[in-house]
Amino acid sequence: MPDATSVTHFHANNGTALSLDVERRQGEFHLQASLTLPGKGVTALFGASGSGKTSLLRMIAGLDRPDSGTIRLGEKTLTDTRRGIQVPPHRRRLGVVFQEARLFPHYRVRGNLAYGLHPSMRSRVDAIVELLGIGHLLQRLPATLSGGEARRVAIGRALLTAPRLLLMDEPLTGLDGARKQELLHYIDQLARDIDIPIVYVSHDPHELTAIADHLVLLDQGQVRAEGRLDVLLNRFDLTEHLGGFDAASVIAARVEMHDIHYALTRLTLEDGQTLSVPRLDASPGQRLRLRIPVRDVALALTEPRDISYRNRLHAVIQRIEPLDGSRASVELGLSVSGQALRARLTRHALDEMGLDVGMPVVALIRSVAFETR
Ligand SMILES: Nc1ncnc2c1ncn2[C@@H]1O[C@H](COP(=O)(O)OP(=O)(O)OP(=O)(O)O)[C@@H](O)[C@H]1O
Repeated sequence: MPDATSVTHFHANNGTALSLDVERRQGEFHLQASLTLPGKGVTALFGASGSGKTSLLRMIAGLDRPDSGTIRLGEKTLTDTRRGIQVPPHRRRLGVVFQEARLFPHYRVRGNLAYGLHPSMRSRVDAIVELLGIGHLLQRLPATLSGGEARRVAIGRALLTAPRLLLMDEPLTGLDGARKQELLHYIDQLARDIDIPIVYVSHDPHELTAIADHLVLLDQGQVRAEGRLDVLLNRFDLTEHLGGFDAASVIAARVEMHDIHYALTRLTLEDGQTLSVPRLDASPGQRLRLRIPVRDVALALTEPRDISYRNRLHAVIQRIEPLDGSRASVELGLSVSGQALRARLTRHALDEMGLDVGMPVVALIRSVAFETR
């Protein structure tokens, strides 16, 4: 029986980038997008409700046709309106997972997984079942599954068709907090263990920081920005679109050790600085992604002694800009261990502390959320 790690080796997809240049009108709505998405990792299509995420996904999947344009996956042309090419959805070699699982109700989980099973994936079934944690569900009918379980089965079914790209349209919608977190964990694991790029539609900034490597920000049918997640999260002009008040930075760290006495886990950054967080279920050496809300970062000029914030990071101020729409606050871009961290202060505090670009400061961090990656 293959183990879960063997999943890593299937279906090498290196360099299979999706490129598209499409235009489509839907009533009053006009979508225009020109993009090349990376051939690996998770790309989030992100934007407010009605920005065109699902419309774009449907065109990639071949469920809708652009008024004009092209869509290519690697060397293969999926759509070319000028040449009259429109490969039908089932011949695109794409796996699609919708908001609802859409399993076949009369087939057991095993039957659902077998449906569309690609011969090249036969030897991989066990590994994918294990990766998604659905082994104990194989004899069950879809009606008896929880929402999260059903979606894991739907993801498994999509993967077993040997897709060259996996499309997910808000797969966490309607799940409660714990199940959302659980499914997010499985998807994250999947993204690391398989070599199939994922395009992930979401309007939730938390999902985005948890899972995406690359981001396409849609705004009223247009691509407002596109690039690496950490780079875009650090763009102040996009704050309004990327969480607003809930905007956050993402920082990479590694688990160093667990402190059993205080039930804490110690994490290290690249330059040796450390952070302590409530005990995590992660092994020493494991890499994590930390989500640090902008409003939870305070600054001091020196290490304060009489304050309860345990997490202090030495940083250097890289830029200071007014916060859009606020006369009272400013945004600061800091460099911490070669990574970007944002903070938000009142102008009053900025002036009183005499903060300026190039100055070293201590960033005091009130709360940190963790994503295992
Ligand atoms: N068949 C249609 N006819 C007319 N307008 C449509 C049609 N389908 C979608 N629209 C409009 O296109 C716009 C984009 O819709 P789309 O579903 O792509 O947005 P979205 O970003 O996925 O939103 P959400 O996050 O709410 O799912 C919306 O204004 C929607 O009302």
